[in-house]
Amino acid sequence: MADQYAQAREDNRPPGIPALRWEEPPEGPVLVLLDQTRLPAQEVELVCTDAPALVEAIRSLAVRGAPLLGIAGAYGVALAAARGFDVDDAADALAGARPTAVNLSVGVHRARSAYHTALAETGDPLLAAPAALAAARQLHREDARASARMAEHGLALLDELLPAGGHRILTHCNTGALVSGGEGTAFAVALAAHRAGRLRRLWVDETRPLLQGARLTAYEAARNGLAYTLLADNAAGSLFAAGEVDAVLIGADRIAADGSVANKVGSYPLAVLARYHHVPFIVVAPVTTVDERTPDGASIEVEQRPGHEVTELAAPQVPGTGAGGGIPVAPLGTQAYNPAFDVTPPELVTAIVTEQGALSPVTAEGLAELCARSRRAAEEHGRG
Ligand SMILES: CSC[C@H]1O[C@H](OP(=O)(O)O)[C@H](O)[C@@H]1O
Repeated sequence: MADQYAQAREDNRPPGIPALRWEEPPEGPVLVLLDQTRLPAQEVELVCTDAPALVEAIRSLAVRGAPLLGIAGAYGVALAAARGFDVDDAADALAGARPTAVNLSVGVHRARSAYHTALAETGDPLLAAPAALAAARQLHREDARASARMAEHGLALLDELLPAGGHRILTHCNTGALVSGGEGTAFAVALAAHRAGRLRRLWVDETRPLLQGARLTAYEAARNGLAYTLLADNAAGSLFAAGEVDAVLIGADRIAADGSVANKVGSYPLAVLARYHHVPFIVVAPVTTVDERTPDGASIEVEQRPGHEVTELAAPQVPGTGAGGGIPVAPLGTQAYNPAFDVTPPELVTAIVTEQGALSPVTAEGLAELCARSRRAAEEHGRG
């Protein structure tokens, strides 16, 4: 397989790669996804023509990451509407594809509501279909703008909290352009620091078991020319102990009303390490990730994923012999505990950075005000 970094450099392609795009070929509209399960070795596109195909892509993490799941879910509703499928069946299937990232159901709801409003006005499903697409496109644009604002607010916070000079940032999982309509959440802050000449090192947790850090964050860091170093998740503690981490930057999949943060499994131990070593633990997420209807961390449904993701290594180029198609690393029949996320309590979170600014300390009252501010801004821009 050609080295896609070398190819990208030869092609002088921009570092950002579209994680998804809507296209309207003669045979009908499609949603084109960059299959993230094949990265970094292969840049393969998936063409979805209906909601079931997109549901499978979401479940397999071919498309992933909270903000992008919301955008994909909205486009999935638009795809069903445009192709004359049952919109409510499609919306229900998409919203239920993965339970933890609240953005998915938010995005699906946005497009479904727009469709039904237009259907009530027109009485014709095909005349109502463009409204769902318009809602998906607006969410896509809003997320790109939110990503840029989070990068600004996040870098300003790092500069406020940390000594002048280069910042050494540790990040977990993947939070770049592959999870966003723009350049991402936490990774977008690291990218902004890099462009400002203030990123001394990006420590990249490999993020077992699906290796989003090794496969995706390293891929995005390489394409953007960041100074990055990959590490096994269990090596993070020794970096803190050596004083090599100035701040932790992570994303979020759902933030409860009390400020509890659900994020990729392995985030909570980093929060404990950061507190013990007096290192800022910063969550970067758009306001769409805050779920005021979920009161606290115990109320967040944490997705439990198949055991084979732990007992086997998945390498698409090397088909394995395991039941999950991977290369077994544990005895056949080994049971595995595989929660996709964990929950960090608000008292361990130094700040939550959103497009509306940084919230610190993290309190229920502060979050409520942040959400109210976001609603007011949306109303002022004509999206109530
Ligand atoms: C900022 S959204 C990215 C978020 O989503 C990841 O989960 P997954 O790879 O399972 O979609 C992880 O929690 C990231 O922080």
